[in-house]
Amino acid sequence: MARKKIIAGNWKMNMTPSEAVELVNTLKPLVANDEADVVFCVPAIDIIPVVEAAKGSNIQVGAENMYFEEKGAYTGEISPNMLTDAGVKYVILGHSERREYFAETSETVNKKMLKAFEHGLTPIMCCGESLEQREQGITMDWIRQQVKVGFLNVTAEQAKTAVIAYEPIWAIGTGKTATTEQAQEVCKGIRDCIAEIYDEATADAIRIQYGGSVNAATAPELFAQPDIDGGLVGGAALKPDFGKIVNYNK
Ligand SMILES: O=C(CO)COP(=O)(O)O
Repeated sequence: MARKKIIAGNWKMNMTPSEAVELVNTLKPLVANDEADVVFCVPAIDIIPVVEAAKGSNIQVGAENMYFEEKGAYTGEISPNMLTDAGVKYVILGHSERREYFAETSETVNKKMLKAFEHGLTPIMCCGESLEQREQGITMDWIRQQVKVGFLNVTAEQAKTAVIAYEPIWAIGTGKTATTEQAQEVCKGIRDCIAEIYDEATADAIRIQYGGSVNAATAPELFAQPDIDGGLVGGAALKPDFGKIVNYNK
């Protein structure tokens, strides 16, 4: 089955609302590509102006996080309903920065995954090893654990629509991209893990991205790999270069 590529920007904690609108206006003409889903995952406060600014373009909007309860006394959190009502389609869950700085665990990521599906949001679930884990030779054990816990009680039908982002922590924001072989090997390992949990049809349908210092120069080779269905892009998503990444195949 031919999987449609999905190329997403993760803006992280960058761009005020007015800067966000300016960036969308700059990127809008550059990111047109019918062959890929193009997603801008933006800070919560930028969502409404970005949805508005992206109207009439192929840009879909995602959030960078979400809480797993419906509503109530959870000061500072954002609910799934708030996201869908604002026009959000995707939500990044379990980014390594959230796991490291905000104590997210695979268990809380799993709760968020289930909530996201319940509300028709497509999760982009992040996983990835530290440099230490890679050197210890436990990369795949660690990632399989993250995937298995993250997908607990997720049905095959839901899993087919999900996105997994493989982001080696040592490659994030370091300018150190994983080699094409390393990225393909782990993305294939993740697909094999999905086949074990579910079946071949689910493994064949789920989209797996690579993330970690992706730029216009590295994107074409990475995205051409059989198990890499696009990218989750940090720093380079804030620049006109993102247009080149999205049009990696042109
Ligand atoms: O964390 C990332 C995307 O979620 C990757 O960030 P960089 O592309 O800046 O390395």
